[in-house]
Amino acid sequence: MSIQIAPSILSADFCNLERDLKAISNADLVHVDVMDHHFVPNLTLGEPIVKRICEVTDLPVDVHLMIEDPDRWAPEFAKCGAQSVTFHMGATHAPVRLARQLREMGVKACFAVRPAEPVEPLFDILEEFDMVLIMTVEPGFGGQKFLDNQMNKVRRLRDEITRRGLDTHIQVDGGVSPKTAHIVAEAGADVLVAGSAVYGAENPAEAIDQIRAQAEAAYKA
Ligand SMILES: O=C(CO)[C@H](O)[C@H](O)COP(=O)(O)O
Ligand SMILES: [Fe+2]
Repeated sequence: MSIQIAPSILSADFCNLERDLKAISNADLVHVDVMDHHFVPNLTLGEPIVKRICEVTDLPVDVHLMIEDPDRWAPEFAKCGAQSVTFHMGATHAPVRLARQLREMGVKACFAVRPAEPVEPLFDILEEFDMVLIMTVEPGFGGQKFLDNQMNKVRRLRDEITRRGLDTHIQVDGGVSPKTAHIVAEAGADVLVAGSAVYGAENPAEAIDQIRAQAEAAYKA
């Protein structure tokens, strides 16, 4: 598996989204954070904007749902043209049914766990998912400090994936930058989300290259 960099447009300029999507053309994915003022104390965007992002960008779109009732809403985001849809395990009622529904729609199914949520209870349903997102901040806002105490969780998940010969991706999200990229990659994460480190940089494309270089040097494929 190779490293993938997914800039989060949470830190982009929402009045200049098309320009800011072009600025990250050397990335692998566009990460779109959907927040609903209920699951997290922030509100971002919904289906009409996700649909336009999918139409405008050449990159695959990775939707991160931080919303209540993903069982009801995740398929609507899949219809927008996303490549992958991630929902929070703590918000869903029937994760296996939802994952199967997303895959039947041709979309990669992914689940996320918050920093205080364990991943081990979910090992039995790993095959149902294409990617697991280990949050490295409490979800809700960009620009928070990276939680390195999540790295043992990433390591245990990587060991389990390797032991069973699965090809599940491990994504990390929150506080990822050129300074922390080697830490997450060394632990076994292969999809790195970065918002403020990319869009807060003078040159977003250079920041992506730096994060990628640091991660690739540390990742044991
Ligand atoms: O899901 C998120 C927050 O809940 C964002 O994707 C994440 O915070 C990215 O921002 P940054 O890289 O600035 O931490
Ligand atoms: Fe996110």
